[in-house]
Order: sequence, then structure tokens, then C-alpha cells
Amino acid sequence: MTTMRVVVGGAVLDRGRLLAARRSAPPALAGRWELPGGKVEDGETPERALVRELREELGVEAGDLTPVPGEWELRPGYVLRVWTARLLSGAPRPLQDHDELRWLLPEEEQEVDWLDQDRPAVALVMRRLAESAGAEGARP
Ligand SMILES: Nc1nc2c([nH]c(=O)n2[C@H]2C[C@H](O)[C@@H](COP(=O)(O)OP(=O)(O)OP(=O)(O)O)O2)c(=O)[nH]1
Repeated sequence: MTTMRVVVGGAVLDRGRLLAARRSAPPALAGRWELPGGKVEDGETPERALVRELREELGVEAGDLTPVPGEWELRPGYVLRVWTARLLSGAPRPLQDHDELRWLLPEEEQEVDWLDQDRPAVALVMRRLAESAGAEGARP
């Protein structure tokens, strides 16, 4: 039986923007932008892994996790799954694995060079953000 290793990615949302993180390693991925996160460890649920990774990498507490439908192959044996998340406390800082962070509005999605594997999930999240911004704008 082959076991797929799950890499969890956090689409951290705040005030209508998505947090993008620029990888600092390994050399093949450095400089490309991703959703912060990492590998689920043995015995850990994906949601707990994501909360842990966001704490380690960004120094924040995140919650209100909602799965983004879909699963994206990263390389043989590894899949990416994504959750939207809200900040409960702290301001994100690039503590580990990243050297820059940016908050992007939906129309700024293409301003960073996302890892290819992240693009479908990022597009879904940005579409939803744009829709909810539109709905808010339409309220009296
Ligand atoms: N964190 C993260 N990794 C991604 C994304 N997209 C993508 O292809 N990857 C790849 C890069 C890495 O090869 C792998 C995740 O590894 P990682 O280095 O972030 O995981 P980790 O924090 O658990 O690190 P480690 O235990 O291997 O040191 O998945 C993404 O959006 N977020």
C-alpha cells in the first residue's frame, strides 16, 4: 500500500486579503511564493499540523479552519491540501522557511510568482474573497 504524505497549506485571510509567503529554501523553490504550512507528522491531524506550522513559521495563532475543496499532487507521494484560516492572535512574521510575506487583494493575485502547484488553490480562494468583498460592497 502506498501512503500519500499530506502537505497542508494555510490560506490565511484578514480584511479581504490573502497572505502569501516567499520560500527561502530549498534552492529549487527559493524565491517562489506559497501558502505557509508543511508536512503532516505521524499521528497528527492535518488541521493540527496546520495550526502548528503557522505558529512555527509565522508566530501566529490561527483558527476557524475551513477546507478548500481539492487535493493537488506536489510530487509522487505528496499531495497539497489547503484550508482557509483566520488570525486569532499575533502578526505574521517570516520566522522559518520564508524571507518575505505579502498580503494580497484578489486583484493582486498575479503580483507574486506562486509555486505552480499552489495556483489552483490560490485561484479558488481569491475568487471567494472577491465574491465576499462584492457582497459586502452591495450591502446598504
Ligand atoms: N508549505 C508548503 N509547501 C509546499 C506548498 N506547495 C508546495 O509545492 N510545497 C512543497 C514544498 C516542500 O517540498 C513541501 C513541504 O515542505 P516544507 O519544507 O514546507 O515542510 P515542513 O515545514 O514540514 O518541513 P520539513 O519537516 O521537511 O523540514 O511541499 C505550499 O503551498 N506550502
